[in-house]
Amino acid sequence: MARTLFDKIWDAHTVNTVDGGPTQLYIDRHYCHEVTSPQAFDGLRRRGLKVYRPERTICSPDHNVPTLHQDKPINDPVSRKQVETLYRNADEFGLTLFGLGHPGNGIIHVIGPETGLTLPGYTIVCGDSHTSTHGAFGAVAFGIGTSEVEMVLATQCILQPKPKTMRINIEGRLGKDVTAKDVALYIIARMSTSGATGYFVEYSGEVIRNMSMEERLTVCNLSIEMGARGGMIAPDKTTFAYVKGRKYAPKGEAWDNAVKYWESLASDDDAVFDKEVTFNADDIEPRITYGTNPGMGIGISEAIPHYDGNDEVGRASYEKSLEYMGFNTGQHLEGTPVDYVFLGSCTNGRIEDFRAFAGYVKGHQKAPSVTAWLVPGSRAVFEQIKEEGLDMILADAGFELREPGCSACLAMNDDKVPSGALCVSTSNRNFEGRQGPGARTILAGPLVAAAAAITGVITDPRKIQFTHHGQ
Ligand SMILES: CC(C)[C@H](C(=O)O)[C@@H](O)C(=O)O
Ligand code: SF4
Repeated sequence: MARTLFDKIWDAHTVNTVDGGPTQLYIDRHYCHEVTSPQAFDGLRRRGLKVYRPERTICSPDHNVPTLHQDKPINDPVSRKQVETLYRNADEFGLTLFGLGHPGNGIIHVIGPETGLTLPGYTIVCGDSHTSTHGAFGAVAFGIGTSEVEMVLATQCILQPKPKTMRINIEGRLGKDVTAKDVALYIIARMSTSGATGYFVEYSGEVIRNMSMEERLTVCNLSIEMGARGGMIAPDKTTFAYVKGRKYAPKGEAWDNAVKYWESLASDDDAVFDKEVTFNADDIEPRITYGTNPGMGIGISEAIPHYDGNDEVGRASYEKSLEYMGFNTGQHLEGTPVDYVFLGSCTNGRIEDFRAFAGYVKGHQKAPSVTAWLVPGSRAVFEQIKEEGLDMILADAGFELREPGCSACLAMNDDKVPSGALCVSTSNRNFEGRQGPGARTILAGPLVAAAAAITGVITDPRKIQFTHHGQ
Protein backbone atom coordinates (compact mmCIF):
# COMPACT_ATOMS: atom_id res chain seq x y z
CA MET A 1 0.00 0.00 0.00
CA ALA A 2 1.19 3.49 -0.79
CA ARG A 3 2.53 5.24 2.29
CA THR A 4 3.25 8.81 3.33
CA LEU A 5 6.63 9.93 4.63
CA PHE A 6 5.09 10.01 8.10
CA ASP A 7 3.79 6.41 7.79
CA LYS A 8 7.20 5.13 6.72
CA ILE A 9 8.99 6.53 9.76
CA TRP A 10 6.18 5.64 12.15
CA ASP A 11 6.04 2.04 10.89
CA ALA A 12 9.82 1.65 11.12
CA HIS A 13 9.68 2.62 14.80
CA THR A 14 6.60 0.69 15.89
CA VAL A 15 7.52 -1.79 18.60
CA ASN A 16 3.99 -2.88 19.41
CA THR A 17 0.39 -1.89 18.76
CA VAL A 18 -2.63 -2.29 20.95
CA ASP A 19 -5.92 -2.87 19.12
CA GLY A 20 -7.85 0.38 19.28
CA GLY A 21 -5.12 1.78 21.54
CA PRO A 22 -1.84 3.64 21.22
CA THR A 23 1.32 2.56 19.43
CA GLN A 24 4.48 1.79 21.36
CA LEU A 25 7.02 3.84 19.43
CA TYR A 26 10.81 3.59 19.69
CA ILE A 27 12.50 6.97 20.12
CA ASP A 28 15.86 7.65 18.46
CA ARG A 29 16.59 11.02 20.04
CA HIS A 30 15.42 12.62 23.25
CA TYR A 31 16.21 16.25 24.07
CA CYS A 32 15.91 17.51 27.59
CA HIS A 33 15.76 21.05 29.03
CA GLU A 34 15.46 22.40 32.55
CA VAL A 35 11.73 23.25 32.59
CA THR A 36 9.98 19.94 31.92
CA SER A 37 12.48 17.37 33.19
CA PRO A 38 12.89 17.69 37.02
CA GLN A 39 9.79 15.67 37.96
CA ALA A 40 10.65 13.03 35.37
CA PHE A 41 14.04 12.46 36.98
CA ASP A 42 12.42 12.49 40.43
CA GLY A 43 10.07 9.77 39.18
CA LEU A 44 13.01 7.61 38.09
CA ARG A 45 14.68 8.07 41.46
CA ARG A 46 11.48 7.16 43.31
CA ARG A 47 11.16 3.98 41.31
CA GLY A 48 14.85 3.14 41.47
CA LEU A 49 15.18 3.20 37.66
CA LYS A 50 18.14 4.07 35.46
CA VAL A 51 17.97 5.79 32.07
CA TYR A 52 17.60 2.90 29.61
CA ARG A 53 19.76 4.34 26.78
CA PRO A 54 21.62 7.34 28.20
CA GLU A 55 23.46 8.04 24.92
CA ARG A 56 20.11 8.88 23.24
CA THR A 57 19.30 11.81 25.56
CA ILE A 58 20.97 15.22 25.30
CA CYS A 59 20.48 17.97 27.89
CA SER A 60 20.87 21.72 27.46
CA PRO A 61 19.52 24.55 29.62
CA ASP A 62 17.81 27.23 27.52
CA HIS A 63 14.64 28.74 29.03
CA ASN A 64 15.87 30.03 32.38
CA VAL A 65 19.25 31.29 31.28
CA PRO A 66 20.35 34.92 31.36
CA THR A 67 21.66 36.24 28.04
CA LEU A 68 24.38 38.38 29.59
CA HIS A 69 27.35 37.23 31.73
CA GLN A 70 26.79 33.51 31.34
CA ASP A 71 30.21 32.97 32.88
CA LYS A 72 28.85 34.24 36.21
CA PRO A 73 26.43 32.43 38.53
CA ILE A 74 22.75 32.99 37.67
CA ASN A 75 21.32 35.76 39.86
CA ASP A 76 17.67 34.79 39.91
CA PRO A 77 17.27 32.01 42.52
CA VAL A 78 14.43 30.19 40.72
CA SER A 79 16.30 30.09 37.42
CA ARG A 80 19.53 29.09 39.13
CA LYS A 81 17.78 26.17 40.82
CA GLN A 82 16.18 24.99 37.55
CA VAL A 83 19.49 25.01 35.70
CA GLU A 84 21.50 23.42 38.54
CA THR A 85 18.88 20.70 38.88
CA LEU A 86 19.35 19.82 35.20
CA TYR A 87 23.14 19.69 35.71
CA ARG A 88 22.73 17.38 38.73
CA ASN A 89 20.28 15.10 36.95
CA ALA A 90 22.45 14.81 33.84
CA ASP A 91 25.42 13.95 36.03
CA GLU A 92 23.56 11.42 38.19
CA PHE A 93 21.99 9.62 35.22
CA GLY A 94 25.04 9.78 32.97
CA LEU A 95 23.60 12.00 30.24
CA THR A 96 25.39 14.32 27.82
CA LEU A 97 25.05 17.90 29.00
CA PHE A 98 25.79 21.09 27.09
CA GLY A 99 25.83 23.50 30.01
CA LEU A 100 26.07 27.29 29.88
CA GLY A 101 29.22 28.43 28.11
CA HIS A 102 29.76 24.97 26.54
CA PRO A 103 30.27 25.22 22.75
CA GLY A 104 27.25 22.94 22.27
CA ASN A 105 24.87 24.96 24.47
CA GLY A 106 21.79 26.67 23.13
CA ILE A 107 18.09 26.30 22.57
CA ILE A 108 17.40 22.58 22.22
CA HIS A 109 15.72 23.05 18.84
CA VAL A 110 18.67 24.98 17.48
CA ILE A 111 21.50 22.76 18.74
CA GLY A 112 19.97 19.42 17.65
CA PRO A 113 20.07 20.27 13.94
CA GLU A 114 23.42 22.05 13.96
CA THR A 115 25.28 19.21 15.71
CA GLY A 116 23.84 16.41 13.56
CA LEU A 117 22.02 14.93 16.56
CA THR A 118 18.81 15.44 14.59
CA LEU A 119 18.78 13.19 11.53
CA PRO A 120 16.35 12.23 8.76
CA GLY A 121 14.20 9.21 9.52
CA TYR A 122 14.50 9.68 13.28
CA THR A 123 11.79 9.75 15.88
CA ILE A 124 12.55 12.71 18.15
CA VAL A 125 10.85 13.88 21.31
CA CYS A 126 11.37 16.55 23.94
CA GLY A 127 9.26 17.92 26.75
CA ASP A 128 8.63 20.98 24.63
CA SER A 129 5.94 21.80 22.11
CA HIS A 130 8.31 23.21 19.49
CA THR A 131 10.00 19.85 19.00
CA SER A 132 8.11 19.93 15.69
CA THR A 133 11.09 22.00 14.47
CA HIS A 134 13.22 18.89 13.89
CA GLY A 135 10.67 17.57 11.38
CA ALA A 136 12.44 19.80 8.84
CA PHE A 137 14.93 16.95 8.38
CA GLY A 138 12.25 14.40 7.55
CA ALA A 139 11.91 13.18 11.12
CA VAL A 140 8.82 12.38 13.17
CA ALA A 141 9.40 14.91 15.94
CA PHE A 142 6.88 16.00 18.54
CA GLY A 143 6.54 17.53 21.98
CA ILE A 144 5.68 15.42 25.02
CA GLY A 145 4.63 16.03 28.63
CA THR A 146 6.72 15.45 31.73
CA SER A 147 5.24 12.02 32.52
CA GLU A 148 6.14 10.97 28.99
CA VAL A 149 9.66 12.33 29.48
CA GLU A 150 9.93 9.88 32.36
CA MET A 151 8.61 7.08 30.13
CA VAL A 152 11.21 7.81 27.45
CA LEU A 153 14.05 8.04 29.96
CA ALA A 154 13.05 4.69 31.48
CA THR A 155 12.24 2.73 28.30
CA GLN A 156 13.36 4.71 25.20
CA CYS A 157 9.79 4.22 24.01
CA ILE A 158 6.57 6.15 24.18
CA LEU A 159 2.88 5.30 23.87
CA GLN A 160 1.23 7.44 21.22
CA PRO A 161 -2.07 7.39 19.37
CA LYS A 162 -1.41 7.57 15.64
CA PRO A 163 -2.30 11.04 14.30
CA LYS A 164 -4.02 11.71 10.99
CA THR A 165 -1.92 13.03 8.12
CA MET A 166 -2.21 16.30 6.23
CA ARG A 167 -0.17 17.69 3.37
CA ILE A 168 0.23 21.42 2.90
CA ASN A 169 1.61 22.42 -0.50
CA ILE A 170 2.99 25.87 -1.13
CA GLU A 171 3.46 26.44 -4.82
CA GLY A 172 5.12 29.24 -6.80
CA ARG A 173 7.96 31.56 -5.83
CA LEU A 174 8.22 33.90 -2.89
CA GLY A 175 8.40 37.63 -3.55
CA LYS A 176 11.12 40.02 -2.42
CA ASP A 177 11.65 40.17 1.35
CA VAL A 178 9.14 37.39 2.02
CA THR A 179 10.76 34.99 4.49
CA ALA A 180 10.01 31.48 5.75
CA LYS A 181 8.48 33.05 8.85
CA ASP A 182 6.02 34.94 6.68
CA VAL A 183 5.09 31.67 4.98
CA ALA A 184 4.45 30.02 8.35
CA LEU A 185 2.46 32.97 9.72
CA TYR A 186 0.41 32.99 6.52
CA ILE A 187 -0.36 29.28 6.82
CA ILE A 188 -1.43 29.62 10.48
CA ALA A 189 -3.67 32.59 9.70
CA ARG A 190 -5.32 30.63 6.88
CA MET A 191 -5.63 27.40 8.87
CA SER A 192 -6.40 29.04 12.28
CA THR A 193 -4.74 27.99 15.52
CA SER A 194 -6.77 24.77 15.66
CA GLY A 195 -6.92 23.97 11.93
CA ALA A 196 -4.40 21.15 12.10
CA THR A 197 -5.40 19.69 15.48
CA GLY A 198 -5.00 15.91 15.43
CA TYR A 199 -2.85 15.94 12.29
CA PHE A 200 0.80 15.43 11.47
CA VAL A 201 1.60 17.80 8.62
CA GLU A 202 3.94 17.25 5.69
CA TYR A 203 4.96 20.49 3.94
CA SER A 204 5.71 20.26 0.26
CA GLY A 205 5.63 22.15 -3.01
CA GLU A 206 8.06 24.38 -4.88
CA VAL A 207 8.46 26.96 -2.12
CA ILE A 208 9.46 24.32 0.43
CA ARG A 209 11.79 22.53 -1.99
CA ASN A 210 13.61 25.81 -2.66
CA MET A 211 14.09 26.55 1.03
CA SER A 212 17.37 26.18 2.93
CA MET A 213 17.43 23.98 6.05
CA GLU A 214 17.23 27.06 8.27
CA GLU A 215 14.07 28.17 6.49
CA ARG A 216 12.53 24.71 6.70
CA LEU A 217 13.25 24.65 10.42
CA THR A 218 11.35 27.92 10.81
CA VAL A 219 8.33 26.53 8.97
CA CYS A 220 8.22 23.24 10.90
CA ASN A 221 8.79 25.08 14.19
CA LEU A 222 5.46 26.87 13.88
CA SER A 223 3.40 23.73 13.05
CA ILE A 224 2.31 23.47 16.66
CA GLU A 225 0.75 26.95 16.49
CA MET A 226 -2.00 25.63 14.21
CA GLY A 227 -2.57 22.69 16.52
CA ALA A 228 -0.59 20.10 14.53
CA ARG A 229 1.09 17.26 16.39
CA GLY A 230 4.13 17.92 14.24
CA GLY A 231 5.35 19.09 10.85
CA MET A 232 7.83 17.51 8.48
CA ILE A 233 9.56 17.88 5.12
CA ALA A 234 10.91 15.05 2.98
CA PRO A 235 14.71 14.97 3.12
CA ASP A 236 16.49 15.87 -0.12
CA LYS A 237 19.88 17.08 -1.42
CA THR A 238 19.56 20.26 0.67
CA THR A 239 19.07 18.14 3.79
CA PHE A 240 21.98 15.80 3.07
CA ALA A 241 24.34 18.66 2.25
CA TYR A 242 23.43 20.32 5.55
CA VAL A 243 23.89 17.18 7.65
CA LYS A 244 27.13 16.00 6.04
CA GLY A 245 30.19 16.48 8.21
CA ARG A 246 28.29 17.62 11.33
CA LYS A 247 29.70 16.36 14.58
CA TYR A 248 27.24 13.53 15.28
CA ALA A 249 26.31 12.74 11.66
CA PRO A 250 27.26 9.29 10.32
CA LYS A 251 30.67 9.13 8.62
CA GLY A 252 32.29 7.07 5.83
CA GLU A 253 30.40 3.95 4.83
CA ALA A 254 27.75 4.59 7.46
CA TRP A 255 27.08 7.92 5.75
CA ASP A 256 26.57 6.31 2.33
CA ASN A 257 24.20 3.75 3.78
CA ALA A 258 22.30 6.41 5.70
CA VAL A 259 21.81 8.52 2.57
CA LYS A 260 20.56 5.47 0.67
CA TYR A 261 17.92 4.94 3.34
CA TRP A 262 17.06 8.63 3.62
CA GLU A 263 16.45 8.79 -0.13
CA SER A 264 13.57 6.35 0.35
CA LEU A 265 11.94 8.73 2.81
CA ALA A 266 9.38 10.49 0.65
CA SER A 267 5.66 10.08 0.40
CA ASP A 268 4.78 7.63 -2.37
CA ASP A 269 3.27 9.29 -5.45
CA ASP A 270 -0.09 7.70 -4.84
CA ALA A 271 -0.06 8.12 -1.06
CA VAL A 272 -3.33 9.50 0.26
CA PHE A 273 -3.45 12.08 3.06
CA ASP A 274 -6.43 12.53 5.36
CA LYS A 275 -6.43 16.15 4.29
CA GLU A 276 -4.61 18.14 1.62
CA VAL A 277 -4.37 21.93 1.27
CA THR A 278 -2.56 24.09 -1.31
CA PHE A 279 -1.48 27.72 -1.00
CA ASN A 280 0.12 30.04 -3.53
CA ALA A 281 3.32 31.99 -2.85
CA ASP A 282 1.92 35.04 -4.69
CA ASP A 283 -0.56 35.55 -1.86
CA ILE A 284 2.15 35.84 0.79
CA GLU A 285 3.69 39.18 1.73
CA PRO A 286 5.79 40.13 4.77
CA ARG A 287 3.48 39.48 7.72
CA ILE A 288 2.69 40.69 11.22
CA THR A 289 0.26 39.60 13.90
CA TYR A 290 -2.17 42.04 15.48
CA GLY A 291 -3.76 39.94 18.22
CA THR A 292 -2.90 37.53 21.00
CA ASN A 293 -2.61 34.25 19.15
CA PRO A 294 -0.35 33.45 16.20
CA GLY A 295 -3.36 32.94 13.90
CA MET A 296 -4.39 36.59 14.25
CA GLY A 297 -2.10 37.76 11.48
CA ILE A 298 -2.21 39.96 8.38
CA GLY A 299 -0.04 40.93 5.45
CA ILE A 300 1.84 44.05 6.55
CA SER A 301 -0.07 46.23 4.08
CA GLU A 302 -3.48 44.96 5.23
CA ALA A 303 -5.87 46.35 7.83
CA ILE A 304 -6.93 44.50 10.98
CA PRO A 305 -9.92 42.46 9.79
CA HIS A 306 -13.41 42.32 11.25
CA TYR A 307 -14.27 39.25 13.26
CA ASP A 308 -15.69 36.91 10.63
CA GLY A 309 -17.01 34.06 12.79
CA ASN A 310 -20.49 33.74 14.16
CA ASP A 311 -19.94 32.46 17.67
CA GLU A 312 -20.07 34.82 20.60
CA VAL A 313 -17.15 33.29 22.47
CA GLY A 314 -14.93 33.81 19.45
CA ARG A 315 -16.11 37.39 19.09
CA ALA A 316 -15.48 38.13 22.77
CA SER A 317 -11.97 36.74 22.58
CA TYR A 318 -11.28 38.73 19.38
CA GLU A 319 -12.40 41.91 21.13
CA LYS A 320 -10.44 41.16 24.29
CA SER A 321 -7.40 40.52 22.16
CA LEU A 322 -7.61 43.88 20.37
CA GLU A 323 -8.23 45.64 23.65
CA TYR A 324 -5.11 44.07 25.14
CA MET A 325 -3.08 45.11 22.10
CA GLY A 326 -4.60 48.60 22.02
CA PHE A 327 -5.61 48.20 18.35
CA ASN A 328 -8.89 48.65 16.48
CA THR A 329 -10.69 46.80 13.72
CA GLY A 330 -9.82 48.34 10.36
CA GLN A 331 -6.57 49.85 11.62
CA HIS A 332 -3.39 49.70 9.52
CA LEU A 333 -0.35 49.01 11.68
CA GLU A 334 2.38 50.41 9.45
CA GLY A 335 3.77 53.49 11.17
CA THR A 336 2.88 52.30 14.70
CA PRO A 337 5.72 53.12 17.13
CA VAL A 338 7.65 50.11 18.41
CA ASP A 339 9.43 49.98 21.79
CA TYR A 340 11.26 46.66 21.58
CA VAL A 341 12.62 44.41 18.86
CA PHE A 342 13.57 40.81 19.59
CA LEU A 343 15.57 38.75 17.12
CA GLY A 344 16.01 35.18 18.30
CA SER A 345 14.17 32.06 19.61
CA CYS A 346 13.97 28.57 18.15
CA THR A 347 11.97 30.08 15.29
CA ASN A 348 14.40 32.76 14.06
CA GLY A 349 17.60 32.49 16.11
CA ARG A 350 19.73 30.74 13.48
CA ILE A 351 22.67 32.09 11.48
CA GLU A 352 20.60 32.92 8.39
CA ASP A 353 18.31 35.08 10.51
CA PHE A 354 21.29 37.04 11.77
CA ARG A 355 22.69 37.37 8.27
CA ALA A 356 19.34 38.68 7.05
CA PHE A 357 18.99 41.12 9.94
CA ALA A 358 22.58 42.36 9.72
CA GLY A 359 22.40 42.65 5.92
CA TYR A 360 19.30 44.77 6.32
CA VAL A 361 20.50 47.19 9.01
CA LYS A 362 23.97 47.58 7.52
CA GLY A 363 24.73 51.24 6.93
CA HIS A 364 21.75 52.37 9.05
CA GLN A 365 21.32 53.16 12.72
CA LYS A 366 19.07 51.64 15.31
CA ALA A 367 16.22 54.01 16.13
CA PRO A 368 17.01 55.60 19.52
CA SER A 369 13.52 54.83 20.83
CA VAL A 370 13.93 51.08 20.27
CA THR A 371 15.46 48.61 22.71
CA ALA A 372 16.76 45.72 20.60
CA TRP A 373 17.62 42.28 21.93
CA LEU A 374 19.56 40.19 19.44
CA VAL A 375 19.90 36.72 20.89
CA PRO A 376 21.53 33.86 18.96
CA GLY A 377 19.78 30.51 19.33
CA SER A 378 22.99 28.76 20.30
CA ARG A 379 26.62 29.26 21.27
CA ALA A 380 27.58 27.99 17.78
CA VAL A 381 25.43 30.66 16.12
CA PHE A 382 26.98 33.25 18.47
CA GLU A 383 30.48 32.17 17.40
CA GLN A 384 29.60 32.08 13.72
CA ILE A 385 28.15 35.60 13.89
CA LYS A 386 31.57 36.73 15.11
CA GLU A 387 33.44 34.65 12.58
CA GLU A 388 31.49 36.26 9.74
CA GLY A 389 31.96 39.74 11.19
CA LEU A 390 28.21 40.24 11.54
CA ASP A 391 28.73 41.45 15.11
CA MET A 392 30.78 44.37 13.73
CA ILE A 393 28.06 45.30 11.23
CA LEU A 394 25.51 45.13 14.02
CA ALA A 395 27.68 47.17 16.38
CA ASP A 396 28.21 49.86 13.71
CA ALA A 397 24.44 50.10 13.39
CA GLY A 398 24.04 50.48 17.16
CA PHE A 399 23.09 46.90 18.06
CA GLU A 400 24.51 44.70 20.78
CA LEU A 401 24.72 40.93 20.63
CA ARG A 402 23.65 38.85 23.64
CA GLU A 403 24.45 35.28 24.65
CA PRO A 404 22.27 32.31 23.60
CA GLY A 405 18.98 31.24 25.15
CA CYS A 406 15.20 31.45 24.77
CA SER A 407 15.42 35.00 26.08
CA ALA A 408 12.42 37.23 25.38
CA CYS A 409 10.49 34.45 23.67
CA LEU A 410 8.93 33.78 27.04
CA ALA A 411 9.17 35.53 30.37
CA MET A 412 11.14 32.86 32.24
CA ASN A 413 14.41 34.76 32.45
CA ASP A 414 15.68 38.34 32.84
CA ASP A 415 14.69 39.45 29.32
CA LYS A 416 11.16 40.65 29.99
CA VAL A 417 9.36 43.29 27.93
CA PRO A 418 7.79 45.89 30.27
CA SER A 419 4.03 46.18 30.67
CA GLY A 420 2.38 48.10 27.84
CA ALA A 421 5.48 48.13 25.64
CA LEU A 422 5.07 46.99 22.03
CA CYS A 423 7.60 44.43 20.83
CA VAL A 424 8.17 43.24 17.28
CA SER A 425 9.35 39.74 17.96
CA THR A 426 10.67 36.97 15.71
CA SER A 427 9.47 34.34 18.20
CA ASN A 428 6.39 32.16 17.84
CA ARG A 429 3.83 33.10 20.48
CA ASN A 430 2.06 36.38 21.13
CA PHE A 431 -0.16 35.28 24.03
CA GLU A 432 -1.09 37.84 26.70
CA GLY A 433 1.92 38.29 28.97
CA ARG A 434 4.09 35.90 26.97
CA GLN A 435 7.04 38.34 26.91
CA GLY A 436 6.28 39.75 30.35
CA PRO A 437 3.13 40.80 32.23
CA GLY A 438 1.25 43.34 30.10
CA ALA A 439 3.77 43.17 27.24
CA ARG A 440 2.31 43.42 23.74
CA THR A 441 3.82 41.20 21.05
CA ILE A 442 3.77 41.48 17.28
CA LEU A 443 5.13 38.35 15.65
CA ALA A 444 7.12 38.87 12.47
CA GLY A 445 10.09 37.64 10.48
CA PRO A 446 13.67 38.94 10.77
CA LEU A 447 13.31 41.56 8.00
CA VAL A 448 10.19 43.16 9.47
CA ALA A 449 12.05 43.16 12.80
CA ALA A 450 15.07 44.80 11.19
CA ALA A 451 12.94 47.43 9.44
CA ALA A 452 11.20 48.25 12.75
CA ALA A 453 14.51 48.43 14.59
CA ILE A 454 15.94 51.12 12.30
CA THR A 455 12.78 53.15 11.70
CA GLY A 456 11.25 52.84 15.19
CA VAL A 457 7.85 52.05 13.68
CA ILE A 458 6.21 49.07 11.99
CA THR A 459 7.58 49.23 8.47
CA ASP A 460 7.16 47.16 5.35
CA PRO A 461 10.73 45.96 4.67
CA ARG A 462 10.11 46.27 0.92
CA LYS A 463 9.58 50.01 1.20
CA ILE A 464 12.98 51.09 2.42
CA GLN A 465 15.59 52.12 -0.11
CA PHE A 466 18.85 50.40 0.58
CA THR A 467 22.35 50.73 -0.62
CA HIS A 468 23.64 47.49 0.92
CA HIS A 469 20.53 45.42 1.15
CA GLY A 470 21.20 42.73 -1.40
CA GLN A 471 18.03 40.62 -1.26
C1 LIG B 1 8.57 25.61 28.71
C2 LIG B 1 8.07 24.73 27.62
C3 LIG B 1 7.33 23.59 28.22
C4 LIG B 1 7.25 25.49 26.56
C5 LIG B 1 6.78 24.60 25.43
O1 LIG B 1 6.46 23.43 25.58
O2 LIG B 1 6.66 25.05 24.34
C6 LIG B 1 8.06 26.63 25.99
O3 LIG B 1 9.18 26.20 25.30
C7 LIG B 1 7.21 27.49 25.12
O4 LIG B 1 7.64 27.84 24.03
O5 LIG B 1 6.09 27.83 25.54
S1 SF4 C 1 12.72 29.73 22.13
FE1 SF4 C 1 10.64 30.04 22.83
S2 SF4 C 1 9.40 28.59 21.72
FE2 SF4 C 1 11.52 27.94 21.54
S3 SF4 C 1 11.80 26.48 23.19
FE3 SF4 C 1 12.42 28.49 23.95
S4 SF4 C 1 10.60 29.32 24.92
FE4 SF4 C 1 9.90 27.61 23.65
